[in-house]
Amino acid sequence: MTLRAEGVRAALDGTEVLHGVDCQVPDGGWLAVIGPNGAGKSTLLRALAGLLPLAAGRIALDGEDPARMRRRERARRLAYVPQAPVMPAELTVEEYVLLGRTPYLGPLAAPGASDRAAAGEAMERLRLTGLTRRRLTTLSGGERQRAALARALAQRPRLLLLDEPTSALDVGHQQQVLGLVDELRADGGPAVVSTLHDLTTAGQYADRLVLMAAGEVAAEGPAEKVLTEQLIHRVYGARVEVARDSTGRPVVIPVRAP
Ligand SMILES: Nc1ncnc2c1ncn2[C@@H]1O[C@H](COP(=O)(O)OP(=O)(O)OP(=O)(O)O)[C@@H](O)[C@H]1O
Repeated sequence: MTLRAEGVRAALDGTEVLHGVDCQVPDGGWLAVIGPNGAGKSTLLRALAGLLPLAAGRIALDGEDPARMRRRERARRLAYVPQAPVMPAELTVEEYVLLGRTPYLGPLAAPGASDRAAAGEAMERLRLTGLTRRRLTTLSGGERQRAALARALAQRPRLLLLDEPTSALDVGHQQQVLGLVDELRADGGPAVVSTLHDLTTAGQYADRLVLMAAGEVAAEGPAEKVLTEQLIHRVYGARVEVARDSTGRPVVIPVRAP
């Protein structure tokens, strides 16, 4: 699966928010969308998911515009996990994760053995097996976030669009979830586009970064090129030092003004 967006312009309630954004993700790639609050990251993700009409430009998923796909067809190709997914309160974790199989079910058909297996595998990968019968309302924020991701994985998409997938997770679960996503995509699983606020994390998991500012792309490329003190200062107005971890990847350290 390859994703290509060119010259994407989009408005929300009449206000243009994306002013001509280009980005692409090759088969098996991971693109992290970073940028300050309000830069347009979530809006770009929704556009890539085919959920937002474009004022100009084009988005192609293996050559096809996701906005023109039938819902069911789109849900077989891509899974989109918004920052705050709507979760029907009365459902158990297992019932909710099984909803990820809906695009594969015939009309009125109940999930079959292969659907249960896909949902079971996704719950296992996200370490939710002890929670399968719990109602969604009883979950902690982080457990809910993992349930949303499990539902997306049960969909077996070719493209995974994740809006701040680890915002509610502690550092251990962050590494576990991002490591899992990375394993899946390296293993012939979905290509990934994720927004991430944590710049170090973005650079450690994604192979390319797109830095957005005020609805435009301010920089694009591998972490070493995008995560520089000058760029981060210019775009975020933040003082940072960029160090290297033992593998040579950039580590962004916010520093207090003297
Ligand atoms: N309905 C709307 N009408 C006009 N402007 C909107 C509307 N919804 C959002 N916006 C604006 O669009 C811009 C982009 O919002 P978006 O949610 O894509 O930003 P973001 O980069 O994901 O931000 P954050 O990091 O805070 O989540 C923001 O300035 C926001 O205020």
